[in-house]
Amino acid sequence: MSSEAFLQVQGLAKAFQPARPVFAEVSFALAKGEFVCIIGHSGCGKTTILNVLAGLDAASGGHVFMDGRAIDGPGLERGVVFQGHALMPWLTVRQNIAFAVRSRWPQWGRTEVDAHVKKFVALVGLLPAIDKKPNELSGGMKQRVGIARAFAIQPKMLLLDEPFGALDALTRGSIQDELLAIVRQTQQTVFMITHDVDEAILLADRILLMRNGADLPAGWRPGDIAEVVANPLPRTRTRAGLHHLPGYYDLRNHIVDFLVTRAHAH
Ligand SMILES: Nc1ncnc2c1ncn2[C@@H]1O[C@H](COP(=O)(O)OP(=O)(O)OP(=O)(O)O)[C@@H](O)[C@H]1O
Repeated sequence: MSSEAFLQVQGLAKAFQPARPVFAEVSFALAKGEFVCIIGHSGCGKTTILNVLAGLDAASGGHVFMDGRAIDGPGLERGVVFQGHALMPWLTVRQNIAFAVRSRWPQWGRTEVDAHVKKFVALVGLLPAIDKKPNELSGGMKQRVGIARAFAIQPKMLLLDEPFGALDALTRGSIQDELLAIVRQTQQTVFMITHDVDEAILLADRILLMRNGADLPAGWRPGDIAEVVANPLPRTRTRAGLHHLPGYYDLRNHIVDFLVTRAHAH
């Protein structure tokens, strides 16, 4: 594994039942500024891996290092966005994000916090709604607030667990475009779970294909990363132009074939 890797995951394992680990021997690395998606069927352990990276869950085996230091708990150097937006319902957009910003920079004054909050609310196009509470916002807008909040603490790494899963296709598309623009602009390192093959092809530099654990005649085989696919499409790709690019269908078919024939034991 490269010594330059920003995130190093080595031999990670998780067992809720000792004899049947969900996954084992999971190793991968992310370079700084790299966008990596993980794809696999329900139950293979994607969220568990992300929770370990977030420091919200402990692995049963293996190690995770970020920037050379072992991850052993949650920290503001990692920003997490889940499918549910997890905003505080009694606070406005401005207050929700300010809360995170103040935890990150407790020494900042009110004006400094507010200017910072506004910058990130503007980035996701929500300035007109900055003083609204979550129940006055659509699902897509709430998800944008979650993204703005994660970016506002300027984490060293973003961890996204199907952040657009609950959105309609149109909203999802426009937020994907926004996310891509912000990530390109800020050179963020991102680890993202998705079930959507096109989303992975649009966003990711590399795609980890994860296999489910399986009961084989020889005994239990834990889940693992079966293959790492490098995205050969140019980084300037856009959602609208994706399917016109040479190589797009080969890549898409390869991932879909994996999900259909190899991700589950037969
Ligand atoms: N706290 C827990 N106790 C026992 N089993 C758990 C616990 N959390 C997760 N599991 C099991 O571990 C496996 C992996 O769960 P995980 O949520 O990581 O999968 P996933 O790949 O993210 O699935 P999905 O795509 O459906 O979100 C599942 O079989 C799940 O039932």
